Amino acid sequence: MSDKRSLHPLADRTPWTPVHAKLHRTIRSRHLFERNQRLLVAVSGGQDSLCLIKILLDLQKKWGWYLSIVHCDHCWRSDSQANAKHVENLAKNWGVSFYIRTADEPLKSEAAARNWRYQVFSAIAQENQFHCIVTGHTASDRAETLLYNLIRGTGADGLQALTWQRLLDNGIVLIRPLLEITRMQTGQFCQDFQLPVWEDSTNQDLKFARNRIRQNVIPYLQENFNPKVESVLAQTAEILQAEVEYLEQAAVELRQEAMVISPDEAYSIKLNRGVLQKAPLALQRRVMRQVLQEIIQSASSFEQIEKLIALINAPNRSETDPFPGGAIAQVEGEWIYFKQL
Ligand SMILES: Nc1ncnc2c1ncn2[C@@H]1O[C@H](COP(=O)(O)OP(=O)(O)OP(=O)(O)O)[C@@H](O)[C@H]1O
Repeated sequence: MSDKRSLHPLADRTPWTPVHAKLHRTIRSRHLFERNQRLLVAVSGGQDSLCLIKILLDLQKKWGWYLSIVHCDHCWRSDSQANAKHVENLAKNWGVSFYIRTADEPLKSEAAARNWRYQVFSAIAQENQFHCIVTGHTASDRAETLLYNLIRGTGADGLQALTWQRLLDNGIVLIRPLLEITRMQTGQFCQDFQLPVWEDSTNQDLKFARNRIRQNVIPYLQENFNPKVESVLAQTAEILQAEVEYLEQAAVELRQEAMVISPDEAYSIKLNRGVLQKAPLALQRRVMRQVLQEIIQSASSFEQIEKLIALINAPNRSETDPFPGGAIAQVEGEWIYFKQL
């Protein structure tokens, strides 16, 4: 056990570690939770979510929270049932109510598993009046997501990588309180408190891109470039998050100024070129992306946005190729019209 711990009145006779202190500071300074809330904590059984639930349990009395645990059995590992039972036993020992859902059939991909998992969390939270769903994502997850998105090709929006809070469709908030704590710290914490971590064998499988980043890329960067690479990447994500929020809001305002919607006309959406010409390129691109998203109903590519940007200063009658779904954009004097072919 680390000698840094001491007793702290907040933790009600539980040893108080620097990780407790950091999380407690984060919760207060970022206003992540309020007193007396009902929190549904997603526990996989891995070191991050065990560290999370242990600290929340230690702080529970002081904050007056009602805590429950949810676990999803994706059925894609031979030990997934044993994993679920393990988490259930922990919940029982801690006297915490436990929700489990088992996939009807093994889910095909990581993405499918994640979608299903969030649907489950969301439905259970809604049915049982939880205010928030809490997950154990760490600074290390944030750094890996940022790197992964950077390599795949993404704008600043993809680099903000895992936000502290996300509002789900049904109005329930997803909260990630461990974003300033690294995996190394959660591992040490679990060792200190002898928390029985369930090792997920698929975490070692290098066929998953995320695992290659975690096992190969990050250690290489730590060794050859910066031992604190995880924390600095996580901080970059944090800075970008605020910048993206600011830019996106400015783009919404610019779009409102530039866009006219007239449902009765053949060209129902038009953008005023004069308004856009005065704006910086960063906002022009965001406006075009927002408009295109509405028109093609899916994420747009860099090339598609650049074609629209070119129209802001293009000669009269210039037009783009058709976008998916058949719409084109065409210049007519002061306006860019979006027209369905
Ligand atoms: N099977 C599970 N049951 C309950 N909670 C889970 C499960 N898997 C993951 N979680 C929750 O999600 C957090 C992140 O887990 P992990 O990093 O494995 O997921 P991810 O797929 O990379 O993240 P994301 O879900 O945001 O894409 C965990 O700390 C835990 O809170």
